[in-house]
Amino acid sequence: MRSADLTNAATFQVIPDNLQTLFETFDEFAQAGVLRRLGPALARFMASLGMQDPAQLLACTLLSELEGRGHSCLILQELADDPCGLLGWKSAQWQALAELAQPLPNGSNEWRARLSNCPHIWLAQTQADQQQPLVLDQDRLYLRRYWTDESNVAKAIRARAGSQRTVDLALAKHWLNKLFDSNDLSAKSAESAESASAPDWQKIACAIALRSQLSIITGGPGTGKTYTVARLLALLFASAAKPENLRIALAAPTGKAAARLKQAIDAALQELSDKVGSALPLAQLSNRMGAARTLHSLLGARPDTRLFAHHSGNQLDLDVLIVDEASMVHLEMMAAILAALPASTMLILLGDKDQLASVEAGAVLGDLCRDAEAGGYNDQTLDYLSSSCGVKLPAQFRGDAAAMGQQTVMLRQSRRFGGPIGKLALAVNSGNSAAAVASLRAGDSSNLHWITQAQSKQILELALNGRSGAEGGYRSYLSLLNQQPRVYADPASLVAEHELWALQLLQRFESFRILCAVREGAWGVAGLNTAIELALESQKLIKRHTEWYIGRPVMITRNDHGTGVYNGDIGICLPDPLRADAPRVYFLEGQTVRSVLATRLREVVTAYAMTVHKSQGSEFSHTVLVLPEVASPVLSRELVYTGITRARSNFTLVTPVASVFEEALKRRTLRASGLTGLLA
Ligand SMILES: Nc1ncnc2c1ncn2[C@@H]1O[C@H](COP(=O)(O)OP(=O)(O)OP(=O)(O)O)[C@@H](O)[C@H]1O
Repeated sequence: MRSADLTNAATFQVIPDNLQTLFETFDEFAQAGVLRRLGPALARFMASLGMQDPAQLLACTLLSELEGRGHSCLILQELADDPCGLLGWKSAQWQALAELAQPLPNGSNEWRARLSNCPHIWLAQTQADQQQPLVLDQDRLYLRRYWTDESNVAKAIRARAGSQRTVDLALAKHWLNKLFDSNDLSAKSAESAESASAPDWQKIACAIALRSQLSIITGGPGTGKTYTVARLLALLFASAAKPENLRIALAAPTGKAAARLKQAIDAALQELSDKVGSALPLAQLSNRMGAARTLHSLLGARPDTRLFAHHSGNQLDLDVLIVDEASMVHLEMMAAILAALPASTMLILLGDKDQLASVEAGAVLGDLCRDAEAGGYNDQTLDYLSSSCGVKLPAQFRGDAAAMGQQTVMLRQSRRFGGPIGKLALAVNSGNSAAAVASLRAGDSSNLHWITQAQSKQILELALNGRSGAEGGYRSYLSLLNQQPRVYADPASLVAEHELWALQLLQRFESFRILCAVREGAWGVAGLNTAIELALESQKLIKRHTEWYIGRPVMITRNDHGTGVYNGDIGICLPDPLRADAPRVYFLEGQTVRSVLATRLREVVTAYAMTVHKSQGSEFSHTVLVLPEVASPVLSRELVYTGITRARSNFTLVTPVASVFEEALKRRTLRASGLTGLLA
């Protein structure tokens, strides 16, 4: 059901008198921003179908609210036990609605019984399905669309994870030993004795991936997910009957992540090619893969519809699909990918399970990786690992994880992310706020810095000049902006020189970024972008005579297939070298640029500062994370972890009130879903 359907339906209903006050209060909550508007609209739609029980209508409104916050469903036990905790509301707010919906069910069984009474809610598995708009599955209430997606994802995952590919064990062992040469490994990374004796999870991940049509390689930043998957591709290439026919696609949720994946895989294959020499023609493999694509483009997104060109009736023609940054793949997209893949296609998901999930409903990677940390490998997996790559796993990783757990491998050693930033990320990820605070306060580290009682002028100084010991700020970008490229009489040379300048500008801009936890307020994206623009203007670093001023960095906020720009793409507004009055926005495309007429871009925002959510899939040399003055439900451990792990060399934390950092670490972003239960 779409929001437009709901709004239209809402126009025609007649609300009975006894429910008027309840609906007025819903509307007041929506006006105050406590509820999103779609919640009351869904309740009105259900009332128009004949739902009259205030408790049922309240559940509908809350379901819509929670789905807007990324949950796939409303868990009745949570609603019954702690409605304020579930919604992040004050007790008075809950009481105001609860009183109008009296008598409220007492406990989750009563809630279930009350909802079961409604003919517009389908009791999954126990009744004939009449395509009702809502579904009650055990103690989870869903909008039909999410229930369908979740059930389909669970079914497809179970089938794929349980599938068996024939593996030539001797061949696999030969190549795995060649590709993961242990001498080479210890030479390259200055490992401690402990990590040198740890299982080679990268080798294990390749072996595991080889035996089924689905596998997950998860790990924090720099743990070698791309390094591993490049070796897996080499292994598949080496073991294919006709390697020249292998159809491989690389994809990621955003254009930037896709470009990074392709670059990293090409670099890893190149390095590997030097190592294995003529035994494997890896350059051929690299050429065959083509460019990495966004998932939207791979599936054939079409304007003005959620439907894709590729689906269960018109599947993709692929042998292997690698999806990077899988933590950003939401439930609906995962369902679409799985539907569009033939059963014979091997799907490999790469991502960091601890990162923020996408804004949309579902935290699929997190759900699928439930057993990743513990391992939980059963005897069959242990035997397989021993015969395919000679690895004997320590007892602590043995167990009886479900089929998906047997196909999931967590990489545990970061290769480029040690040092103070790595330690901080580890402490934050484990919720150890004392260790996190200690590493932030550790002193004059140039890698890490914390401005505890920040004032707005400090953030403007960072935005302009970075800080001592940590390059950054936009000054170097702006100084290159003010050095116009050389002018040529010949148009081709003029354009080439201009594009080179645009490329260098984009690369400089990408080396520094201010990330915010929230959108609104002085410490949110909107407030900071305005303040930074004013500061740059007052220093005469930019001239803002129009919306499309030269040097304006923008982020696309909605996919637009017409212009080929996608949500999250970052571009810079520059003059057209051939028509000074028609500014264009330039976007990075691998090692080149492409541009779109600025006036054709409808959904954009200025991007000196951006949300942590939108920064996923990107890394910056120097990352500044700005937390707001007061803690809110969006401020969580996962958000802080995601922000920190965007930093390659330098990280600066900015908090107007220091305690907000520790409060954020106490809060987890847990998303309600039935997926883990369905996969158990
Ligand atoms: N076993 C290894 N031996 C030597 N170097 C390695 C090994 N594994 C990874 N590396 C190196 O560590 C760096 C990080 O690896 P890689 O980019 O594959 O990590 P990642 O997990 O994909 O990172 P990201 O966080 O960007 O997704 C690369 O330079 C890679 O070549």
